[in-house]
Amino acid sequence: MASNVSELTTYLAYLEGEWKKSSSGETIAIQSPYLRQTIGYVQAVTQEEVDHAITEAHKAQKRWAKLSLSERGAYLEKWADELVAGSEEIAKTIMQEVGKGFKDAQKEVVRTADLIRYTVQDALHMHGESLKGDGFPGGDQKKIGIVESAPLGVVLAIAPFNYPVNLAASKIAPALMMGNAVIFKPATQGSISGVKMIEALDKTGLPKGLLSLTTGRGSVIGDYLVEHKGINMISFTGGSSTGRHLSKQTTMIPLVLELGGKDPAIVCEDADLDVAVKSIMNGAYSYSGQRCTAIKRVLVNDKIADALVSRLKAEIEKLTVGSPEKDSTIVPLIDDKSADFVQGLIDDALVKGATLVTGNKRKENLIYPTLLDNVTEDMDVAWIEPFGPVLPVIRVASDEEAIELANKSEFGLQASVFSQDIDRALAVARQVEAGTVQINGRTERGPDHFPFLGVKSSGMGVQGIHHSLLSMSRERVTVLNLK
Ligand SMILES: NC(=O)c1ccc[n+]([C@@H]2O[C@H](COP(=O)([O-])OP(=O)(O)OC[C@H]3O[C@@H](n4cnc5c(N)ncnc54)[C@H](O)[C@@H]3O)[C@@H](O)[C@H]2O)c1
Repeated sequence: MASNVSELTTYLAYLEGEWKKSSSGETIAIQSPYLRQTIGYVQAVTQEEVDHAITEAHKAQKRWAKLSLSERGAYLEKWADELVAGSEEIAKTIMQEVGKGFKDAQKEVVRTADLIRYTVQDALHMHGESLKGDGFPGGDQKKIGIVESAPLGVVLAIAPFNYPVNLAASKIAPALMMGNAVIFKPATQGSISGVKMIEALDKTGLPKGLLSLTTGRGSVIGDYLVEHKGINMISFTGGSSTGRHLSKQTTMIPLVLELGGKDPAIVCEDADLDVAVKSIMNGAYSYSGQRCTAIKRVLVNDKIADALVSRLKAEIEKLTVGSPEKDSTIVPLIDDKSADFVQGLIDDALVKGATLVTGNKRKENLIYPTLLDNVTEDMDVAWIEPFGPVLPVIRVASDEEAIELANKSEFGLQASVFSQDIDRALAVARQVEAGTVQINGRTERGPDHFPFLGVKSSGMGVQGIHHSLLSMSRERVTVLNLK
């Protein structure tokens, strides 16, 4: 999958169902992390264009909500088909724009089509309920409550760079299915992928105005969108500091936040090391660790720590390092700033006495896979999310110490527990403060119909197909008072 970026395209914004140049006359250059050059330009949308898009979205939403679930679902099914048909081109864009291996990028597109189809089916099978008035002391049989779901209005979907298609569609599809309109704000690096996925949606003949794609400078439209009175719900995935900022900017609207993590792998002394090593390797290093649910620290029992570390070292040294075009596991990080940040965490740990097992090599924004042993609590890498291929190993004396360290983190997205004693694993899992704990497996978001949530600084609210549908709708209660 070789790249040819000799012809640079200026992509248009999708505003009120039309592909348009922004009146700002400005564009934003999109840099490829591994080609280290501009691969295209996107529109810098203005605040006035945001206002107009939101006004039109409200009008379109009222008409859209009147369509039947099956009618709405038909558009989304067609979107899934278009994504699969265009998967090669979209995957190539993801690869170039965010530096993800081509095969993984293509998997992301196909997984997204599956997610959209499942979203349609789940919504079709959601039922309301009726309540009997006499179910409460003194209640009247003639009172019957009908509980249905109703849309919220205009949903603002904000996606991060690392899964630019999947984490956008996992907001857009449930929002549309429940009868909402959508304003979609992609990450800057991720905007061209966003354009491509919305081109696929546009091909379905989606009613004009129902969805607008607002690419632009965070400083000009970020807060403006978030604080806009016309936005009725925000679904955000991104970093914890951005998420915290958003939660301060908004008032009285539902907010779902999926944020950063510092997922621990707790390796008990009776763990099956084959399983633990395989899971930690996949969990920590795929896409250079640029995954919210990457394993970001290992808490291993002293008794097996030497064995685990030497096996991890052997596996790390087999990892492919280089270009996403060659499907390397380790690829250049999203930008130089991110690589500097990861390097800073490695340097801090080494100065404070961590043992370098392997790695700590760098070429521009390509950081080689790094394993640090004997990491202690005074080191930043013990607590901070690197979003890069560096894994700290912290040795512990007991399960209790592992649980204490796991819970000392400000984050609580996922965790893994490795033990061959299921009672022990379950006992540990139930004490870890995280949205999801994986027993004898790697931390990961999928399958997409499982609830997905972070606690503490890792998020607010729940995603996963069914829960996303619920979060993008509200109850509408109608009470029949019979004669
Ligand atoms: N929990 C999850 O589901 C999940 C999934 C993927 C990524 N993440 C997290 O995302 C982070 C990496 O992604 P990123 O670097 O794109 O995150 P980021 O927080 O920098 O950006 C996320 C999105 O927010 C937008 N944004 C930034 N400032 C804004 C503002 N003031 N108003 C409105 N929008 C604004 C960005 O343009 C982007 O679209 C990591 O911390 C990772 O753990 C979490």
